[in-house]
Amino acid sequence: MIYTITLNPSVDYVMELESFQEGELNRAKQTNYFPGGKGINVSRVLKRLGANTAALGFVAGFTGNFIQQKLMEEQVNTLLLEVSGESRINVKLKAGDETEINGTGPIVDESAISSLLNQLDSLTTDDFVVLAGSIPSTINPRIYEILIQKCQTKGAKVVLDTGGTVLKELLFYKPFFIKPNHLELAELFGVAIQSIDEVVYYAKKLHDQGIENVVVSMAGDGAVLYTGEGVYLAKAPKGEVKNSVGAGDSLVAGFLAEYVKSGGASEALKFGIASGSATAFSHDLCRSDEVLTTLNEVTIEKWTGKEE
Ligand SMILES: Nc1ncnc2c1ncn2[C@@H]1O[C@H](COP(=O)(O)OP(=O)(O)OP(=O)(O)O)[C@@H](O)[C@H]1O
Ligand SMILES: O=P(O)(O)OC[C@@]1(O)O[C@H](CO)[C@@H](O)[C@@H]1O
Repeated sequence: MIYTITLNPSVDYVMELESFQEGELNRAKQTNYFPGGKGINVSRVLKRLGANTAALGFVAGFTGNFIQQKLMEEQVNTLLLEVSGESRINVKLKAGDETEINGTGPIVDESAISSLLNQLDSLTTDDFVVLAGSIPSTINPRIYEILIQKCQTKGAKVVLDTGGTVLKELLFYKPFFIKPNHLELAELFGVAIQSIDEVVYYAKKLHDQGIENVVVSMAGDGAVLYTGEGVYLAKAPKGEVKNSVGAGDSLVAGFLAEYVKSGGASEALKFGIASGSATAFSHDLCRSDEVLTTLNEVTIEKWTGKEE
């Protein structure tokens, strides 16, 4: 089973506008609501790809009900815990550029945290746990560390998709799979990264620390995978980008869906890129038919130090 943990799920309110004028009344030409939050997105895509998944985390109030209802309609297993307050609304403005305004979220108390930890009692060595997304300010900032320790005690594999100091501190735990984007990778090492060679150089440093699968995503340029199997560069297909929100989460989901089937990291990367790009090319997260079509357009090569 692939569990996802989203500490601060959201309703993603996507507003499409012809143009956006700051300080003026703007009118949207189209609006949409989606259940959101990084782990929730990973579970939604995993479900669409036919993988076994359950979404864990905290929801609250009418927005929390919306999230639960939408996940139920999509038959995504949920073990979401209810807390008081309201789940956040994250506004995604699409007017040429994409601008995001993410809300705050409800207060999560200690008893809710204990309940989440109790849910992890049943983990086994066959399970994966995806920790993705920001930690709300009301939760102990060491929560990911506590969750990772619990998962690893049970022998479950930890997948971590977060950035900043949180990622830096958690490398010590050698997660099974991490997916920083190239900017997060650069921030991690306090450098500017300008070439694929540099991406590979810093991904190797992470792999050498004991992280089995390091995927560095590079938006329209695809991703690099540094793994025991080798180093791979996957090129993303070209297409009209309709929505890049959740593209990274889709990459994580696609990678895991394929990895649990075949155990091959390079095949998993190819599937991950197809999923990320299929999401970028659609309004909502990718569907499995879109992923399969996109898969034919993903090229993957073993990295030898220069592009062939
Ligand atoms: N413009 C694009 N064209 C094609 N594919 C894209 C594009 N943007 C993203 N993707 C796909 O999605 C994957 C993940 O994108 P990205 O590197 O932007 O992740 P991210 O920064 O975690 O994204 P986000 O936080 O927006 O979900 C890429 O590796 C690629 O497969
Ligand atoms: O505020 P966080 O937890 O960093 O990110 C939350 C979020 O922006 O990430 C997802 C896309 O990756 C969206 O569904 C959601 O709104």
